[in-house]
Order: sequence, then C-alpha cells, then structure tokens
Amino acid sequence: MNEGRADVHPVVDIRGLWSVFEKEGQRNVVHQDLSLRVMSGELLSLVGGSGTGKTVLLRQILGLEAPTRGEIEVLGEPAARLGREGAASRVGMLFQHGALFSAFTVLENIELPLRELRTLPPALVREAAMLKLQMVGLKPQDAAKMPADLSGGMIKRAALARALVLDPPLLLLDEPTAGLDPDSSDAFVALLRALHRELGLTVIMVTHDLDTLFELSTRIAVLAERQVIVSGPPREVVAFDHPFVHTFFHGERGQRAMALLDAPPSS
Ligand SMILES: Nc1ncnc2c1ncn2[C@@H]1O[C@H](COP(=O)(O)OP(=O)(O)OP(=O)(O)O)[C@@H](O)[C@H]1O
Repeated sequence: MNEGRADVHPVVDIRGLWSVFEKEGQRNVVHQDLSLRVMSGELLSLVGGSGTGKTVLLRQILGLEAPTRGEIEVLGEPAARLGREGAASRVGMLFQHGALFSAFTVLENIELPLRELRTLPPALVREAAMLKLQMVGLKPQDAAKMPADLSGGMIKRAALARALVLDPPLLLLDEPTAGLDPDSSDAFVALLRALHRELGLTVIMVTHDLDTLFELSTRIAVLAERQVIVSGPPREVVAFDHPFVHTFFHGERGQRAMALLDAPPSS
C-alpha cells in the first residue's frame, strides 16, 4: 500500500520485537526480532500456527502487555502509553470471547467506554451509542435487550458497536467470526467490509477462517519461526513457498476458500 511513501506514517510500527516468557524454568521465545508496519486504511490479517504469538501481538499493540524488547508504536506513540485511559478512542478491540457485561443492556454495554470518559452528558452518551447500535445493523428495539437474549451474531455486533463508540481509527479483531453459523458469519464479514471502507478504518485481524481471510484482507502477514515470514496481498502470500503456507492455504478448505480470490467481491 503506502508503505514506500516517506510522508505517510504507519498506524502501527513494530520494530525489533522480542517476546520471551519464562515458565517453570523454561524459556519460550515467541517473537524474535519481529518487525511489521501497518499503514492507514489497510486490513491486515495475521495468520500463523497455534502458539505463534498472534494474540500476544494484539495485546501488545493494545498496550495491555509490554514486549521483552523492541518498539511498538501506535499512531506515533509507544503502545504502552496508550494505557487504559482514553485508549478506546485510539484503538478499538473486538475480543474473541469479548462477551458483553451480562448485567447490562445492549445499549448500556455500548455506552460504557463513553461513560468512562466522563466528558459527555448522559443524553449525548445515549445518542452516540444509539447511532453506533444502528451502524452495526442492530435495531433500536434491541437497545433494551439483555445479552442473554441475543444471538451470537447480535452479540458480535453489539461488541463491535462498543469497540467503535469512540471512533477509534484502529480496530483490532480477534477471530471475529469464530462461533458464528455460516449465514451469521457471512453477514458479519459483509458488515466489517462495509465499515472498513466507509469509516476509513485501519484493521488488524487474527483469523483461522479462510473465507473471512480472503473476503476481507488487503494484506496477510504470516507468523512462523518467531517472525513475520511473509507479508503481502493474499495472492502473493498463498504462492509463498513455506510448509505452514502449504498446509494452511492449500488443503481442501484452502482450495475452496481461494475461489473467493477469483470471484468478484460481494458487497
Ligand atoms: N502471560 C503469558 N505467560 C507465559 N506464556 C505466555 C503468556 N502469554 C502467552 N504465552 C505463550 O505465548 C505463546 C503464544 O501465545 P498466543 O496466545 O499469542 O498464540 P496464538 O498465536 O494466538 O495461538 P492460537 O492460534 O492457538 O490462539 C504460547 O506458547 C503461550 O503459551
């Protein structure tokens, strides 16, 4: 994308990242001198085998976890400085099991980040949350529902509305379609694609789902051997010669999903 242009700052800039965990005397090096830049407007998907540190990377970008060594800058600032205060206005996160608070209504859940800011009067908080609720395809009458009364797809939508309520320019998605039935998954993917386009969001997504991956990604980065072994447009990445890439993309499921690359984009 814009990676070559000197006048465009990356939204996320990871340089020389090491993530090392010690457990029962064992050293587990998860990332070793990993570097990755994500430019404005990209929808970058992170793929990699189990334990390659995709979730750890998302948590580090959010500032929830500090790297052992190296730099992570988000929107020009060290990720650690995002802290918890005000972080939601810069980075939105949709957790895989990012359940809603079960004791709050849908609207109260969406309002939460705005209420924590304590800058807007309740009526405006409500109005802003209602706008986001409708933006993700929920209906005004869903606002008063409790999470237990929602389908899986509706829960994802409400959690997405909450992640976007402060209009962050960067959105992180951890397995956004996991646990959804095929129809709900397709509908959620279509919503994500529309929001990415219409809001001009930069998105970093972790997914194992090949349909989601090919439907949405402008770029795919593959984590293996503690680093990003290849990153590029989907077609380039699937042609990369590496055992993980072969297994992941060229199995039977991969062949079916790859037909999406040849199909015109659905809207
Ligand atoms: N706080 C922690 N303490 C010790 N080890 C950790 C910690 N967090 C993560 N790890 C280890 O780091 C490695 C990477 O974990 P991570 O959850 O990021 O993998 P992943 O790529 O998201 O895997 P999956 O695809 O299975 O979700 C794992 O070996 C995990 O055990």
